[in-house]
Order: sequence, then structure tokens, then C-alpha cells
Amino acid sequence: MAGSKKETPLMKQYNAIKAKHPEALLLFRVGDFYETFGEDAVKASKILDIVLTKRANGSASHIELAGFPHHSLDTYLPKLVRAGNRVAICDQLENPKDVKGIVKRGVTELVTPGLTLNDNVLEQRKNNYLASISFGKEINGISFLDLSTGEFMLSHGNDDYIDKLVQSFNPSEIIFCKTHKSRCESLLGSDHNIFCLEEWIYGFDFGYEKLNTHFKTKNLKGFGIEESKEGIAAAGAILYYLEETEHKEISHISSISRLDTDKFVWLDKFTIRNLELVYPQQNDGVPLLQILDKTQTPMGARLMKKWLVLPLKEKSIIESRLGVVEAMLEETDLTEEVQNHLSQISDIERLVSKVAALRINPRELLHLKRALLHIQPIKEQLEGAQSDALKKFGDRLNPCQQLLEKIETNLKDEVPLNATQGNLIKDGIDPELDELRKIAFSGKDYLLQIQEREKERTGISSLKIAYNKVFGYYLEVSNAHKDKVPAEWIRKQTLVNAERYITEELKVYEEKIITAEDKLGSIEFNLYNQLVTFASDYVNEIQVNAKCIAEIDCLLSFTQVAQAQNYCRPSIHDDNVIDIKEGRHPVIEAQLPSGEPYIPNSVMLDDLSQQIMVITGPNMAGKSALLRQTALIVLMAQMGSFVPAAYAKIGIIDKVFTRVGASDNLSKGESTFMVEMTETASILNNLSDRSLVLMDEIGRGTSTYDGVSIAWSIVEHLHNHPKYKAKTMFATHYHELNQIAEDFPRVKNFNVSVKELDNRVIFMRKLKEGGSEHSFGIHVAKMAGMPNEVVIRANEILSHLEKDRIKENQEELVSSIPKNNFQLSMFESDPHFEEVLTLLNQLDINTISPVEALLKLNEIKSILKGQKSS
Ligand SMILES: Nc1ncnc2c1ncn2[C@@H]1O[C@H](COP(=O)(O)OP(=O)(O)OP(=O)(O)O)[C@@H](O)[C@H]1O
Repeated sequence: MAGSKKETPLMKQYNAIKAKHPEALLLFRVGDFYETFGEDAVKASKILDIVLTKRANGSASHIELAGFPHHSLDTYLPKLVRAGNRVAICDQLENPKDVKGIVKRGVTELVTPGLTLNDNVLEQRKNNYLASISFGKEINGISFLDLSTGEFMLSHGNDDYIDKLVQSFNPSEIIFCKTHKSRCESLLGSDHNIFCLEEWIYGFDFGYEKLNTHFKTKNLKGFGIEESKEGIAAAGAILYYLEETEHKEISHISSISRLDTDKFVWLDKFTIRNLELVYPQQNDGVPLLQILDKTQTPMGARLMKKWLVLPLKEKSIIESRLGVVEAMLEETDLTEEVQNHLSQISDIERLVSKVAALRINPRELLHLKRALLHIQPIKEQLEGAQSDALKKFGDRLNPCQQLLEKIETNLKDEVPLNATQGNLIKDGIDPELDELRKIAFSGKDYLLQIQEREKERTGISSLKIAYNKVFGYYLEVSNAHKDKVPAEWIRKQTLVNAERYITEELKVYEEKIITAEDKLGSIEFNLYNQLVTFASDYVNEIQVNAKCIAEIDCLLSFTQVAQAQNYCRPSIHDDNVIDIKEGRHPVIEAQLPSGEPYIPNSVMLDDLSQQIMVITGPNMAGKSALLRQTALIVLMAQMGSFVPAAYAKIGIIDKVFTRVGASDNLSKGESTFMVEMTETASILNNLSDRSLVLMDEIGRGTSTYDGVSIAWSIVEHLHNHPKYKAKTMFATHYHELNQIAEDFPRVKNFNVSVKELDNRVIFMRKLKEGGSEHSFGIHVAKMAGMPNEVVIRANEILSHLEKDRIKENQEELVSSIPKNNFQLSMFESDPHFEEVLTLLNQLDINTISPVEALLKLNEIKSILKGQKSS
């Protein structure tokens, strides 16, 4: 863009404003249009598919231009923001009628992907979070804000933790200090909308003061966040960012809470993805959310997503959710009534944020009223319930009676979208308004009377009174009647066929009407704003209602699913046991063609006799489904939902880890063997006593011997861990692993049974005790439609190999697997014992890489082989 030569005054003003927001796409209001210039215009024309033209810019050559009518802002703005742009909306700050020369303009809002109140940018059933990260040496701070609901949280933790939270909350935008750009990208990838701020904005003192100023507090103890120094720095930066983006009316952000990880089950990002809690892994997949989410309100839908990624660890809260579901299942009439009302409650959480921001339009205020009307009947229903748990919800609801009455008495039942359009406030509220309405209305009526009177007086039958902007009301006389015009009429305009006149009387009335209409508009606007200010006193009450309605909605959703799918109430325990009888997979079950049953299976895990289940079985047998259903049942129970089982005793779990062997998600192109091993290492380094570990085909990304060795040593490690007895399900088709159970008391073998019939495999899907003998891989190949000669040849080769193995190798193969220290006594007498021991002692388990470990394993193997030959 040329800027140095002489520019037009308008472009000069544009350039000055653009210079203040160089990162944003500037929508510059000119008359009835929003215009974009220069590079912004090129970008906007592409995204919005609007015409790109050129505009003369004084002597400073030409500049690209693309614009759209101002009333289409709601259509175009979301497209720009969704394309990842920050959009600065620059409005005219004065009425052009009142100014000579250039109108004052300024940016009234900077919309960014993470900061918007615009319904077209927001997704109703999803939160729209802005995340702020304050990177530290080891501990980082993180804060999330949903401006559209006022939800504000902070926390702190290491890189893994930040990564996991970002995955769980899926923010639309992430801000952080500019010095950490590469660190942020290497931790979180480059798919996010990011924005960098100056370093000083991430200072703790700055953040602490910002938060105290905003909440009008002296310290932050009341919020329970005082200890989270890094979190405070991150949250403070959010408040700064709000100011910078012209979001100044933010009283709905009335509190900040600590996202307390101790309260929730730890799910690493791989687990959230692999268990398909919220999003499916494949486009046509179905996540658990889709099964459990029958919520009616946007607040409920948003809360449901949070409940899914943040299952609880606190028994009392889980029990209270389960108690409500049980009560709802019993009091069916009541829940049906409540459900009917819920379906008519719109997004009061977001509407009330707009009240606080003083940006609610008349139609939205009506929606808020209509939604609030349903609070009272829900409250009455719940207060009349048998169950105390339901009664408590009733107590929490506040029907906001006074606010309802105020809106009801003031606001008309049909209102325009915009408060400046008038016709909003009912008659009888303001005497001046009533008086002016009479004048405006009867004034127009009077003009008609003048028209009729003058027609009669002058005999001009075609006489009519009309209005134009240039000279207001006038009398129009066609040329045929020109000679009948009275002398006192003043001629204003001559047309081809007619002449236009004004009179003294007309001017007096015109003045009266115009002043009345102008005044009317401003009185109505003021009265409307007073109404919004009145409503803003109810922000907290409505926020509490919104939270309560969201919870009721989620619990009702659980109730509906429990009833429809025949789920049972899990019994939650402090014992370290998971005992599921006849468990089912909630998602697969719901998708089976009707009439096809899901075969239920029982699973028991504890820390005394059955800590590790090694589950063998052929491909397609149902091993993965069993592993996943166990985790889903545990997590659903800890969300407070009933579960797909005949009985479930759930000893509270604090961490769930899942790893899927490399080839299971090769399609994603990310599962090299190395990744699989790194991820497995991270499980082994983060275990706890109440962890649930699911390993599916770990080790299959390498050669069979390597695979078996790794799988074997992982199972041993989990069994012999000095501190934790993590409950583990280990699915594999290396049936060689069944041998482990003989040496380790808490390892038990199971297999998902299949039947061989006429050289075919029939999947029974039933979990049985004991190992399995072979893999049935060739049968599956046959089922997959492999050419017959390939299947026959594969069978030939297999029987040849199996014969050989049985003859010489198999015994040796299994027995040659090195035993670990759990069995040291067995070979303490061995001449190679000292050598192996020294080698093991030199190893630093915490720093060794998987590949080095494999090499060492190989070395140990060779030493032991030497022992055999000696
Ligand atoms: N208990 C069950 N009842 C009915 N259908 C089932 C059951 N378990 C699994 N299935 C069906 O069988 C299919 C294969 O199951 P799954 O993926 O768990 O097998 P797998 O043993 O893990 O196989 P692979 O080793 O090839 O991954 C599932 O997609 C599901 O549709």
C-alpha cells in the first residue's frame, strides 16, 4: 500500500487505525459498508468470495478494496474468524449527519478465534476457550477463559500436563509469551491459532494485580488459587488480552477457579483419543459422547463434554450424581415434566454474558425472559420430589421473579433486532414516551387531514403530501392544476409533470413530528438500556441457574441412556478392585444391527490375586473391544453414569493409560515402533497404585522375538513394580506370553474364544480363563477374501514351521527368555550370574532408551546362551 505520498483524509484515518492493529484484519465502516483495504482486502475477498476492486487514494496511487454491507456483518465475520483471523471492527463513532468533514472512527471490538460473543462464530453445544500458557522451567501455568459463558480457570503443571489439558479443552486460540513460540509449537504442534504477547505481561506480580483489580479483591485466597503462581501469571495475561481487544464489560467473569487435577482421573491425551471419548478417531466413528449426550440445552451439552474428559475421583461427588440418576429413574413422571421444560430453555449462560457486556439485543432479552419462565416450574417439580437429591437441585434454582416481571412489563412481545430501531417499550411505562408517540402518530394523521382540507379548498384533486430528505414534507401539484396553487405556498422544486411546495403550517408539523420521532428513538433506547442494566444485577443468579440446569440436563441424559440401554448403577468403592460382571461396550453395542446381541464379558482385576490379565486370541476376536469397554465402564462410573453391565464394583481409579500397538494405528502415519515404545515408557514412569493400564498388542511393531521380549518384560515390570500394583489388561496374539502366568502369581491368562468348524473360525466373543494355542491369523486372512492359493500355501508353510518349532525350538524359545530379579534365586548359582548382575546394575532404567534396552537385552541373552553352551 502506498502511504507516503498525499493520501485522502479517509485513508489517512484508516492508516492511523490500522497501524494500531497491524495483526488484525480491519473492517472499516464507511457509510453503510464495512470496507477492507490493501492486503486485508485481498485476504477478505478470497475468504468471503467478494469482489476485489481498486480505489483511488489521492496522489498516493491506488489501493485494493473489498467490502460488504454493514448489515451482513453477522454473515461475514464468522467466516473471517473461522479462517483463523483476528478481526478489528472499526465503527463510526459519530453520527455523520452531525459532523462536517471526516467522521470520528475507532475500533469497537477485536474479535479473535478465542474471544467472541458472536453467535455465528460460536458453536452452541461447545465451549469456546481462550487458553493462556505461562511457560516455566519445569512447571508451567495455564488458564482458560470462555468469554461467552464467563468460565475462568487456571492450573499449573509440567509439559505433559499442559499438553493434556489443551487436548481436553481444545481451545480456539492460545496466547503465550513471544519468547516461547518454538517451545509451544514443539509441545502442542502447529495446528492451533496462536498469538504472542510481550514478556512482561506474563509476570506473576502483574497477573496477581490484574486479577485482584478485576475481582475487586485484596488477595486471591478466596478463590483457592493463591498457590498457583504460574497459573496466576497465565490468567493475568488473559485479562490484559481482554483489555487489548476492547472487551471491557466483563462483569460476568465473576470468579476464577482452580482446575484441580487431584479431583479428576488422569487421562493422557493418547487415552482420550484412543478411547474415543469426545471425538472419533475415524471420520465415520462414533465417540462415547454421542451415546451419552442426550442433553436438551446448550449448557448441558457443554458440561457433558467436560464430564467426559474429567471423570471424578471423589467418591462422594460420584455417589451424589449416581444418586440423582437413580432418583430420576424412579420418579419418571417428574423427570418427564422437567425434560419438557428443559427443551424450551435457550442458552441462558451465553445470553447473560451478553447482558453483562451490555450487548444483548431486544430479541435476545426476550429469549432470556422466555427461558427464565421455565425455571419456576422446574424448581416446583424438583422441590416436590421424593428424593432429597432432587430437592436440593430445586433449592438451588432461582426463578428471578422481579427480573421477569420487569422485562414483562417493559418490553413489547414483538421487538426488532436492534435497540435503535424503536418500538420496543410498552405503552404506560414512561409518560413522555406515551406523549411523543401520540404526537408522532397523530402528527402523521394531521398531515393527512391537511391534505384533504387543502384538496377541498383549492380544488386540486390530485394533491398529495409526501416527504423527502432534502426539504421534508411537501405538497405536490401536477402541472394540470398549477394555476390553482394559493399564493402563500412556497415553491421548492419543479419536475417535468409536477411542482412541489411547502407551507408554513407543514413546516411546523414537520418539526414536531421529526423532533418527536428523534426523541422517541432516544427515549426508547435509554429505557432499553436501563432495562439491560437492571438485568445485569441478576448476572450471578442466572449463572447459578445455568450451572444447575446444565447439571440437571446431564444427569437426565444419563438417566435416559441408562433406561434405554439397560445400564446398572455401579457400586463405587475405596477397595482396589474392579469387578465387572457381564460388561458390554457402550458404543459397539449401540451400533449393532438390531437383533444382533453384544456378547457380555466379565472382568475382575485387583492387587492381590489378579493384577494383570494377559488376554490372547486371534485377530478380530474382540480383545480390543474388551479392553476398551473395561476402561469405558470405569470412566462412565466415575463420571456418575450408570454402566453397561449386569453388576459393576469399581474401586476408584486415578489414572487410565492405554497404548495400542504400532500397527493398530499405522493409518495415522505416526506409529513408528519408536513412538510406541516412548509412549509405553511414559506409562511405566507414571504409574500409580490405582492406575488402570490397557496395553493392546504392544510390541507387535517389531519382529516376533523382539516383540515377545518387550511385551514379556513390560508385564514383568508391571507385576514386580516395587511401589504400585497397577491393574493391567494386556491383549496380545503372542500366545507365548501365556508362559508368564506360570512364574508370576498375579498374572492370569485369558483368551477370547473362537471355535474352529470345518476349517473356519467362528468368533464366540466370550472371555475364558486360560491361554490359547495359536493365532488363527490365516483364518482371518481367508475371511478377508485372500486368494485361495495364498491361503493354502500359508497353511502349508505354517504347518512346516510349527513342526520344526515343536521338534527343536519351542521349548528353548520360551525357556531362553531371561528371567528378571523376581526369580534371581533360580540362577544365583549360575556361573554367569555375577556378569549379568553387574550388567544390570550398570543400567539406569530412567535414562535408557528403548533401543539401548533392546541391545542390552540381546547382550544378556548372549551371555546366557554362552552359559548354556558351557
Ligand atoms: N463382545 C462382543 N460382542 C459382539 N461383537 C463384538 C464383541 N467384541 C467385539 N465385537 C466385534 O468384533 C470386532 C473386532 O473386535 P476387536 O477389534 O476387539 O478384535 P481384536 O481381537 O482386538 O482384533 P485385532 O487383534 O485384529 O485388533 C469389533 O469391531 C466388534 O464389532
